[in-house]
Amino acid sequence: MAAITMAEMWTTVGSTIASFMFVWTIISQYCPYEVCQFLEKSMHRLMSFFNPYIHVSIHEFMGTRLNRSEAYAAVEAYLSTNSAKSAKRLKLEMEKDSKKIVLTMDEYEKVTDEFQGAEISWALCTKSPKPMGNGNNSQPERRYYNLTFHKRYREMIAESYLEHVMKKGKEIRVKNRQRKLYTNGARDKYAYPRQPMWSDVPFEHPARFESVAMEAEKKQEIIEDLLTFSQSKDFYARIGKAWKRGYLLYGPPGTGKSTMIAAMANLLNYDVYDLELTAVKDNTELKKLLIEITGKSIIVIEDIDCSLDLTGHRKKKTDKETEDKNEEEKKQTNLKNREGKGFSKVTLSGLLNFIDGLWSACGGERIIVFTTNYVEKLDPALIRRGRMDKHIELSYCSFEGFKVLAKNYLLVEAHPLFDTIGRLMDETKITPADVAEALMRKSPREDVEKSLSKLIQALEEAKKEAAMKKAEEESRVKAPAKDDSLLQDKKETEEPQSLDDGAVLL
Ligand SMILES: Nc1ncnc2c1ncn2[C@@H]1O[C@H](COP(=O)(O)OP(=O)(O)OP(=O)(O)O)[C@@H](O)[C@H]1O
Ligand SMILES: [Mg+2]
Repeated sequence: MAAITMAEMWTTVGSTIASFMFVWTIISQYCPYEVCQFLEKSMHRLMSFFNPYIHVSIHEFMGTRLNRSEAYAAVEAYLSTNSAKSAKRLKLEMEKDSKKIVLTMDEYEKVTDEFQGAEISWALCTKSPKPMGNGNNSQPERRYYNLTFHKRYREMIAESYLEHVMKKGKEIRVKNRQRKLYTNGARDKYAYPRQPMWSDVPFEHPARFESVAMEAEKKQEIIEDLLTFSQSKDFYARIGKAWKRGYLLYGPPGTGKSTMIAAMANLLNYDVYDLELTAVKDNTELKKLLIEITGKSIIVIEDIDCSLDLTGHRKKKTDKETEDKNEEEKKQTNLKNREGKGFSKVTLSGLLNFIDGLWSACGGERIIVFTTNYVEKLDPALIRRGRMDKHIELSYCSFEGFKVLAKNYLLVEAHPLFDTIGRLMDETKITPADVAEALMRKSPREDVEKSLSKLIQALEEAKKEAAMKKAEEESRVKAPAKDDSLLQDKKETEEPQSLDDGAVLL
């Protein structure tokens, strides 16, 4: 009896809904758009009077269809993890600039979320656009997320849940995005329509800190410094400092400066802006470039010592020789600039402003990296703490560094030849680039022993070369000394003569 009653009840409910839908379809087909809207709104008002649930909608586009709402994108990313688990109809999407495919819930699907004991439900809805005057309705439907929760959670949702969704969603988006390597050197300034200040390619450098050859302690210190910086938004705001940090990487060629920049970008998930200073016309253009740099980025100026003549005006001219040398260097730099992308008028003060002037605070979360082979050539103002906060020296390969490379290249952590290599490394200098080259397999048949022997050979050659250089240097130093002693002998033989002369005179 009860079962029949239930069946009857469901039939009644079903037929009521069906007739309501039928009436609504008739109304929406024959009534003018404005009347439908009015009826819909009135129905909403009536229902919300009895309904204890609150609805929040987040639209995909606000106003124009040009800019997708950041909030909508964040919700979409946030829900992608949830929807993949619980929604039954999913959509596979690959956003522009995203390196991953994302599964999001399809239209009219619902997923639930839980936060601080509250049950929250999300649905993806669509809305037909207002028809055009001529009855033509070519505009696509507008999508929006509908968030529903009980009114007793109103405060908690407004104060913490929405912030949590935005934060997590943005984090997922940052993680999924295709990072970019930007350059200002490839722009055709005379092209029409005007090209953007920066051109980009996907950033796909595979360098990681684990594969950088350097002392473990030093490496750990750099990693911690970078991670602390990236998590210190509130700290920088509290101390009233722009959220940026400067790193100066210096050392001989082939010691891993560029590799480290790539490892930094991969660790922090940042974009890289490779700034070619010689291609920047003047300080104004430098400022324009700065404005277009987004947050979460590393701005790199490689070989800063030979980018521009940034030191010339400040150096004291001590003697004729240094003056001539400076002049020669200046000429070389100017020549390079002209040969390159035009004669740059960027000045030292322009660059200092770029690093920490008022404009440098736009965007936030930026790291500026300078690299150089000759740190002593740089103007002290350019690299003082506060501008270049951390100075990192990348030097010749240590035995510890070699072990990192051996583990990477040959997958070995110990070998009888390691002792010989360690001894030779104490006796001579070799760059990590040279070690890496020696350890590189030249054929699939090459085994560990052969690669290590190649390295021993390279080390012995480097040792021999260093000894020859030293001997040459010593003979050069000795030669003038020998000349001096000859002069001295001559003087000594001449002096008694003058004395004699004097004696004669007296
Ligand atoms: N510390 C290192 N750890 C791991 N690999 C390294 C290291 N240094 C150099 N290498 C290897 O040597 C190659 C050249 O290194 P990199 O370009 O980073 O040197 P650099 O210091 O930037 O040189 P330059 O001053 O000439 O620009 C890299 O591709 C990498 O394979
Ligand atoms: Mg380099």
